[in-house]
Amino acid sequence: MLDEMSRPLIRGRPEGGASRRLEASMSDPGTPLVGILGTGDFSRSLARRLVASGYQVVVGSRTPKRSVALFPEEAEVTSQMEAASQADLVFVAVFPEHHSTLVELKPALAGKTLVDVSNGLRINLDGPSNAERLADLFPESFVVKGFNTISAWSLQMGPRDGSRQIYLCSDSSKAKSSVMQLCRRLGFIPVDMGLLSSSLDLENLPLYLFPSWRLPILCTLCLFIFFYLYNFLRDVLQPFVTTGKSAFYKMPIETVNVTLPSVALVMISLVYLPGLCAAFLQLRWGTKYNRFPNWLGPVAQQEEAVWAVQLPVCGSTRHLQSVPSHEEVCPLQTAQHGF
Ligand SMILES: NC(=O)C1=CN([C@@H]2O[C@H](COP(=O)(O)OP(=O)(O)OC[C@H]3O[C@@H](n4cnc5c(N)ncnc54)[C@H](OP(=O)(O)O)[C@@H]3O)[C@@H](O)[C@H]2O)C=CC1
Ligand SMILES: [Cu+2]
Repeated sequence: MLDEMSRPLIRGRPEGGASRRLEASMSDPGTPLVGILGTGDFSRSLARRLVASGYQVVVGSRTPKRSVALFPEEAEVTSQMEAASQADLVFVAVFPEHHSTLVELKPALAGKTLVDVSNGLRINLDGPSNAERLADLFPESFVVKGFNTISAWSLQMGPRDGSRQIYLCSDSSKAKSSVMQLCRRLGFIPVDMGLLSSSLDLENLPLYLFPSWRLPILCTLCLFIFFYLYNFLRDVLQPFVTTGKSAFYKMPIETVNVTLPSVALVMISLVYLPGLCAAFLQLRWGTKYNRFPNWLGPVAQQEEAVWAVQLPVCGSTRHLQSVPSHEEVCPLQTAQHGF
């Protein structure tokens, strides 16, 4: 305690006038210093979030003098070398094309955790991933892939609804768990995706536009055609054939208008149907203690995602897949939940 009191509130500037550090006096002394290389959009948002969560932040820039104004007061903006040597956990918020310009930091980064947040510009199926290339560049550091599926915007605004999960992977479980802990402290839900070889998938993830939307779109299209034909036969063709009345003017607007709500209704009931089937199976077969059949697997996973949102306190995303009891999966004591 005395130690804490005797520490100066503002530490001296290391070199030049550009760097400033306001000792994060509110943060507990065990809080690690987090480094960020790069001063772009991602770096700025991350720095804000880290500072808001009580971390000490040191940012490494090629031009610290110019970048210092972009960061919150509490963050120190300094040279890349200085930042790399101070922090044990360093985010590489630099485009992958420029990773190689960081090699001179190799000795300073040895034995430390490097978080690669980069994304590719196009889908890369053959590898190696940016993270694997970074790991090759820095063989003595522990590379963790993650945060690439989170936009700078949602980092800055704080985790909300859909964008709470942060996918992470690494070959070092120690480095990975330290980044997971950081995620939790920032209010996100870390999702362990395994070894660094999964990084290719993680980097491709943001590049897929509406993944798994093909089937729903196809369903919608088929339903539209079906209902349109039905309405056409009923309201246009049938009156024409039986009474000779021409109602073809209805085709572009009226028939379409009658068709669309039918399609929407059927689509929304299709969305809920698998959940109902799952509930029925659960009642009938007691799937609380059995796995869902494979064809219902994706549904169970969707439900799982819903649960992760509903139970943000414990951060557990494994509530429904094999349906163990809450106590079995949850790392928290029941009293910590507040429900
Ligand atoms: N923006 C976003 O929403 C997201 C970004 N990402 C990833 O984060 C990384 C950074 O993105 P973002 O912050 O948007 O990019 P920016 O272009 O805004 O920033 C990149 C930063 O890299 C630094 N840098 C270091 N070396 C070089 C170099 N040789 N040439 C150019 N710049 C260099 C620069 O900082 P300085 O000049 O101070 O050295 C620059 O500010 C990327 O890999 C991106 O894929 C991931 C998820 C979301
Ligand atoms: Cu729980």
